[in-house]
Amino acid sequence: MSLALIVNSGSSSLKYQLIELDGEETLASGAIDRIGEAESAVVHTTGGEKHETRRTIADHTAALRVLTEAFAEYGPDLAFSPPTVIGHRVVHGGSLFTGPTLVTDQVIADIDELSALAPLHNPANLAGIRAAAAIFVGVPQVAVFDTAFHQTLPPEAYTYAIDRDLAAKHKIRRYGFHGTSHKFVSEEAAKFLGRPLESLKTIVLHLGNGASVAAIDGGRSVETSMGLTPLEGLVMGTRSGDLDPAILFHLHRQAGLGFDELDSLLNRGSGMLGLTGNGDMRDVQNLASSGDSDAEAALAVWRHRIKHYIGGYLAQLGGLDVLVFTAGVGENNSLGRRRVLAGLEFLGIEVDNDRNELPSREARVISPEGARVTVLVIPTNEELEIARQALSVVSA
Ligand SMILES: Nc1ncnc2c1ncn2[C@@H]1O[C@H](COP(=O)(O)OP(=O)(O)O)[C@@H](O)[C@H]1O
Ligand SMILES: CC(=O)OP(=O)(O)O
Ligand SMILES: [Mg+2]
Repeated sequence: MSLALIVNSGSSSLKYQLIELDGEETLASGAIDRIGEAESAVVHTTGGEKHETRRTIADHTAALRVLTEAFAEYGPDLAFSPPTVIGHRVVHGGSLFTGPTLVTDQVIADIDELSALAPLHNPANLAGIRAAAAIFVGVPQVAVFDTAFHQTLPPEAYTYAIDRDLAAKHKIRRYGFHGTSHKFVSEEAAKFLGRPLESLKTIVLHLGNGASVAAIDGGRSVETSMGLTPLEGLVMGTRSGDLDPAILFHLHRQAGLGFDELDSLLNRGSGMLGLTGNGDMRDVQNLASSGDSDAEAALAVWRHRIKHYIGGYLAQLGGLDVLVFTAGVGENNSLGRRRVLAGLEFLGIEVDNDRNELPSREARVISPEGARVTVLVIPTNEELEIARQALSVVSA
């Protein structure tokens, strides 16, 4: 039996799955939130049972230890059947990493160097890798990069119009993120429809806490909304997405904000949180439904930005076969889906209200029969995609 332990370290959380690779069956999954705060919830699910505990977890090294304790206590017993491979989500791989990579000391050093481009994410990913190496001695570890799938972007899509020598020196270009999800979901869409991936023009809307859009032509990413860092593009939970860069100069000069404050403002204090005081889409949606006009106005900004990208990517792709909603908001917020696509009927993009409202965790079509563009909801599974890619490295 081949087992993959998948570790997805976020800036303040750690999600994991133990996957049996032959049947692609999840044997256990878990999540540890609020790392570094006073109290974390540790949820470990196995055999249909959910075990929840609360404790203080200082950092990702401690979180990895808690993960092994959860397996020891609730199973499956990793001491008895250790993982064959450990797969890690790594957010920023720069231009260095175009595919899944066996972790070596050099790879660790390279990920470390890329931390400057993803300060919220890469240090957490590295802490997970180091802690796993110390606990699971001798088990091969594979890094799977969010940026890798977008390395196919053409130069006109990844180039920022700034001084080219300065850009080259500091590696400034669009990298794009959530690539593991965009790849998984676009491939699932083709499988679900029984059509060859090579023939499809697809737009994927990954709408989670972080959110991004990708235009995928025949299975290759050709454009995406996140840039040098995961800050650009859509309005997110706490991130602003696109803005005029001159806003930064203005706030620096007029409001006296320093660069660290501006960084924190745009990454942690903007988006839905900045607009409504609440960064969680469920809360914003509930506020809007109860008549809160700020929440309703913020949702209008959120939808407006998504529409802007759908239109742009339709033009870049020169047509569209499939549009997919995925991730926490995309999979669960039926009202948001309907309102994002309202008014796009003239492009052949339509939503069938009954199909859209059907509560389901499965991949499904939400456009009406015979619509020119097939609109889908497909649950993402970054962990399964990481497991597949990790296996491809160790069995090569
Ligand atoms: N039923 C729902 N309606 C609206 N938003 C939802 C629903 N369920 C989850 N979400 C939202 O999904 C977001 C989290 O998405 P997720 O993909 O898990 O994010 P991440 O992986 O970036 O942490 C949160 O904003 C949460 O409120
Ligand atoms: C890259 C990124 O934004 O990731 P997340 O959505 O997990 O924050
Ligand atoms: Mg996510």
